[in-house]
Amino acid sequence: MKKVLTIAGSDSGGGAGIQADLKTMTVHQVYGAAVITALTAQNTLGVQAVEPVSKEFVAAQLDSVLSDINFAALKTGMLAQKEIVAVTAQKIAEYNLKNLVVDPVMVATSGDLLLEEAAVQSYKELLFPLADLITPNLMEAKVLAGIDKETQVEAEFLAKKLHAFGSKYVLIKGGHFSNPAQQSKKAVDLLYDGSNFVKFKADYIETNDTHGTGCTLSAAIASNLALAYSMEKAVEKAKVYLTKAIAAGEKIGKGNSPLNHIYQLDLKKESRQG
Ligand SMILES: Nc1ncnc2c1ncn2[C@@H]1O[C@H](COP(=O)(O)OP(=O)(O)O)[C@@H](O)[C@H]1O
Ligand SMILES: Cc1ncc(COP(=O)(O)O)c(N)n1
Repeated sequence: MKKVLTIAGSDSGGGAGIQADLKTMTVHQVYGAAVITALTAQNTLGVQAVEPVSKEFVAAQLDSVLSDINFAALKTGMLAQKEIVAVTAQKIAEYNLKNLVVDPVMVATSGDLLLEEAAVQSYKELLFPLADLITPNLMEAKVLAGIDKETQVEAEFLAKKLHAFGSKYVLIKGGHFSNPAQQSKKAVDLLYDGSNFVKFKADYIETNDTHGTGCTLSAAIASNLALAYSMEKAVEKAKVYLTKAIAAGEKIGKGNSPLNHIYQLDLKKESRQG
């Protein structure tokens, strides 16, 4: 079995962070391990508190798993602080890890801040040069490119700017656009490898129940890379997985419900009820 590592924060509500990553990996039939960078007291309504893990303890977890298990791919999610970004980059380089997907998590869907501002520079200098893929959403891409959040810019422009920080690929997520001819909205992600652009389009689902979409997408891409798919195929398959998991969502909690990973499993209906 292929092994995949997530280095990310814990979402006590189970919808995002390492919980979403491990569910996604399991459904992809890869073995998931998790190094926790921060605890969040979180539910579907928002993030009530954050407790970052010390950089020494993040390093200890990384040494434990990396000295023992051979990972075919890995992803980073919420890294919370610049010291955690730095130690993560240091260990990834030290152990010469391949197939790295960096999801530069800054803000939760609920609007709560998950990364200190001082860490943005560390991402660009230390982690992006090691990454096969970085997966910012539009807002994160603007922050990383040093562009005001209110400024309208093309995803292509952002992709080029971010590619200069040294990752092999950049995926700008979540440009939503309407196609007047078809009266349908599409959720579009743009992949750039330094010379070519590829667009991944899926139906935009009218819902606020999208807690964990970014985590799920990057975990699915890392799983697909571990399974030896090309980057393009890994993103394409991950997008299909994600869209189905949003569409199959059930109401969980009082706020923005998480995605449904279980529907993908071929289980008897009885075992899913209740
Ligand atoms: N309502 C939706 N319907 C379909 N796809 C969506 C929807 N919302 C987000 N996505 C997709 O989920 C992924 C994560 O995008 P986004 O929500 O922008 O990132 P993040 O979770 O990091 O903020 C992208 O592939 C995006 O196109
Ligand atoms: C621990 C943790 N990590 C990441 C996210 C972002 O999740 P989303 O995909 O909803 O933006 C989150 N809410 N909590």
